[in-house]
Amino acid sequence: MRSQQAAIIKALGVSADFDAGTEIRKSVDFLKAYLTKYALLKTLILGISGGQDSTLAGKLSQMAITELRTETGDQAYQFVAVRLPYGKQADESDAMDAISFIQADRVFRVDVQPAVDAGVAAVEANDLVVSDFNKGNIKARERMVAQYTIAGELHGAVVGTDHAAEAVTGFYTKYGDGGTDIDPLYRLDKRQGKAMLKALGAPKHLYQKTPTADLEDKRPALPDEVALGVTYEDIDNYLEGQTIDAAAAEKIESWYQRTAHKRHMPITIFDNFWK
Ligand SMILES: NC(=O)c1ccc[n+]([C@@H]2O[C@H](COP(=O)([O-])OP(=O)(O)OC[C@H]3O[C@@H](n4cnc5c(N)ncnc54)[C@H](O)[C@@H]3O)[C@@H](O)[C@H]2O)c1
Ligand SMILES: Nc1ncnc2c1ncn2[C@@H]1O[C@H](COP(=O)(O)O)[C@@H](O)[C@H]1O
Ligand SMILES: O=P(O)(O)OP(=O)(O)O
Ligand SMILES: [Mg+2]
Repeated sequence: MRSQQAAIIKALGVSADFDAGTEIRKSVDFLKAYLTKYALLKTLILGISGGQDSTLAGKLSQMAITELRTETGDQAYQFVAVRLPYGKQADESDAMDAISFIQADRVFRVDVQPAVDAGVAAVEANDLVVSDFNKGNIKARERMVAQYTIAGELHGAVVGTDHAAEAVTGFYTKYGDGGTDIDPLYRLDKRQGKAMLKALGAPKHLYQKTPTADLEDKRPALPDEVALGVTYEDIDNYLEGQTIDAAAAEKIESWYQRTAHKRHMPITIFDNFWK
């Protein structure tokens, strides 16, 4: 194994020894234990995009909430699925299929386009052009704002979909989709998440779908693998301790180093990780 590989695997908590049923139970029990400990938290809030990760995190969240409701008799426990399109979303039907599969207690819809466009226009009034890429990150941050607004009203915690295959490359927007309260998929790679969805009986088209952040206007549905320059197959093999092509391994390690700041709270004088 490469020298950095073992350290990265350890830091992200990945295990190649995987059983879908065991991991489903582990995530559900983790969510339940947290909500039980913080009794004022009654709801879980999550944006459902129509992609693999939010379908899985949404299903696990709904399972946790349903079990808590049954076990405690407290009807305040609710899962809230949030649709957060930027205007009209091309794969809207996938998002609705995901919500049907999850059987979400409540469904909210917030169009982030007016807020994103107003934010861009307000900054551009200062004679600064906001790139399409940067505007993509604003979409992710407006989604975060909407979810925290809902959580603030419903005694909720915002669920995140970050997992090891995303965390290793820092492939999320800082304080956007990276800004969450509780991440039940953390430790899993992409194929492990797929196996869990399969075990849960999810519609095939949702876990076989090409992963995309779908943030840019000019490159809609850009596959993550194109944006990253490395495949999830390579990332998963790397995280499971296998030997992969050296160029792909170097790319993964380069992403990991460049995005170290995203895997920490704001840097203070006491932090040493960057030195
Ligand atoms: N495929 C798409 O449609 C699409 C579009 C936009 C973004 N993305 C993805 O979303 C992710 C977010 O992009 P990003 O990483 O450019 O934006 P980001 O906002 O998540 O992170 C960049 C910001 O982090 C801070 N930062 C950068 N280096 C730092 C350092 N060394 N120490 C402390 N703070 C630092 C700065 O504030 C910078 O603006 C990327 O993985 C990107 O590829 C995808
Ligand atoms: N269009 C969307 N609607 C609701 N929630 C969304 C949408 N796009 C993204 N999200 C949320 O953000 C995370 C991260 O998405 P990536 O595809 O990994 O960039 C996703 O799991 C949703 O919770
Ligand atoms: O986060 P999601 O649900 O959009 O999944 P993917 O990353 O596969 O697009
Ligand atoms: Mg996506």
